[in-house]
Amino acid sequence: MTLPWIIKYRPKSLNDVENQDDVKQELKRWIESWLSGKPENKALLLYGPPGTGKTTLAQALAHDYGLELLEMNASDSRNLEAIKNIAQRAAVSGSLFGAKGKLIFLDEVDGINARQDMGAIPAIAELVQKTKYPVLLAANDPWDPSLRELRNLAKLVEVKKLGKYALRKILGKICTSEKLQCDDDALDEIIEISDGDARYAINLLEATAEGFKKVTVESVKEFARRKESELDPFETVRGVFWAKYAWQAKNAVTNSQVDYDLLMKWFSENIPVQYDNMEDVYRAYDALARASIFLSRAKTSSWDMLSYTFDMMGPGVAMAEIEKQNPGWKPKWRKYQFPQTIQLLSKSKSNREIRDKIVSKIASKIHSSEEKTLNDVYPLFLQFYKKYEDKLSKDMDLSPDEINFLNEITGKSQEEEEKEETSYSKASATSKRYYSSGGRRYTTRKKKS
Ligand SMILES: Nc1ncnc2c1ncn2[C@@H]1O[C@H](COP(=O)(O)OP(=O)(O)OP(=O)(O)O)[C@@H](O)[C@H]1O
Repeated sequence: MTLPWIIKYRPKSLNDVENQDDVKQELKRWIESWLSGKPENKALLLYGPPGTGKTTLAQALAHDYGLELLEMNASDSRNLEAIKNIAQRAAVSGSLFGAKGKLIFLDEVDGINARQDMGAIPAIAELVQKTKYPVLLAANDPWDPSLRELRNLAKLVEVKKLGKYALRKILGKICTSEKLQCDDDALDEIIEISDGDARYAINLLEATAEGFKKVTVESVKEFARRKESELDPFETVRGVFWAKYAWQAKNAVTNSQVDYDLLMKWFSENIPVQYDNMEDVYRAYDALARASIFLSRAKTSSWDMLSYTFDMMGPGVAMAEIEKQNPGWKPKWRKYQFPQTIQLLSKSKSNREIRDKIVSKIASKIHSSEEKTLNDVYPLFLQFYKKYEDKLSKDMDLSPDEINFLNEITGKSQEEEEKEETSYSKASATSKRYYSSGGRRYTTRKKKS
């Protein structure tokens, strides 16, 4: 099995953890105070930006002192019972599975939804007060108001962003072990983009090495740019409207990671924004209507039809502008709009409440404010949702109402979904899987080829 590089190259011992010398010293002093029988503090709260080594430090500490690590993600509500259980048993020395020393590590304590997971913070607070084992907590944002009690109980230890030199060493070692040809300025570029986050840097290096074989500054830039733009409907729409040749328009839609139904809505909204001439508008809508027919045929009978959908949605819409045939044609800059149907749905009160619940779930997962999540992350989440509907519904623990709402705004009505289910299962049993979880049904759609 090939391991992702962030796991494969995760330091085993504190000696191999780059930077973070102060934190390492603090951790060693603290654990030695426990081993001497006079713990300085019951718990430490490691805090700092993502990918700076908090989990790595906890694992390396346990490794170096021969402790068994009891690691749990505190923000996952499924762990609530287990946390309560540990809180009770950790009060009694030796009661946690045998005699070997233990280190309890609770990650993402700032991701706990205080309203939804009532009892989680008090359970951790109780654990910290009564424990006979060292407790290490980790968070990105220790100033989250719900953590006030834990802040008073645990000693705060800051884990800073990784410096350029440290990131350089981490990436350099990987290049050597993987026998990769990595240009110096390519590594500088990765370090610049990663902004002190080792996880991001390693993932970007791995993805670029996979996609381009040789890691050059161009390939890094290209990979980072491609990833961003493939997820952005504005980019796809612009790519089509600004295409001078049919192949450019086709590339824009085939490379897009935005779901087809949703893309259809984006074009539908923006055709009259881009085209001034009514005849161009008419031709573009005609092409879009054909794309829609091919798409429903693709879903019901054969996915080969998808290629015609792309022809109509890409070149069909792009070439509707007759002026493009003039040699002096230049693309016109327009401010594209978010599809009205999505906006209208979000306007009604009950829908807004559901949307807010979803936003709050996302926010707690990514440790961000709800306002920032709504503005910056939620639009992207909608793109991902149709592609990874089953996984996201499960991971985010979405309710049936929330799933229905998302299906509606990402282009699927309940009726459509049911109709599709029948035809999907008739057309191809392998293109779709069903499975149930807690009375909920998730589906996986066939991916575009
Ligand atoms: N200081 C470091 N030295 C060497 N490698 C590191 C260091 N920090 C992080 N890494 C690498 O980055 C990966 C991700 O780090 P880790 O999971 O420890 O970050 P984290 O701070 O716990 O992130 P989050 O806050 O998102 O949970 C590790 O698996 C490891 O490969």
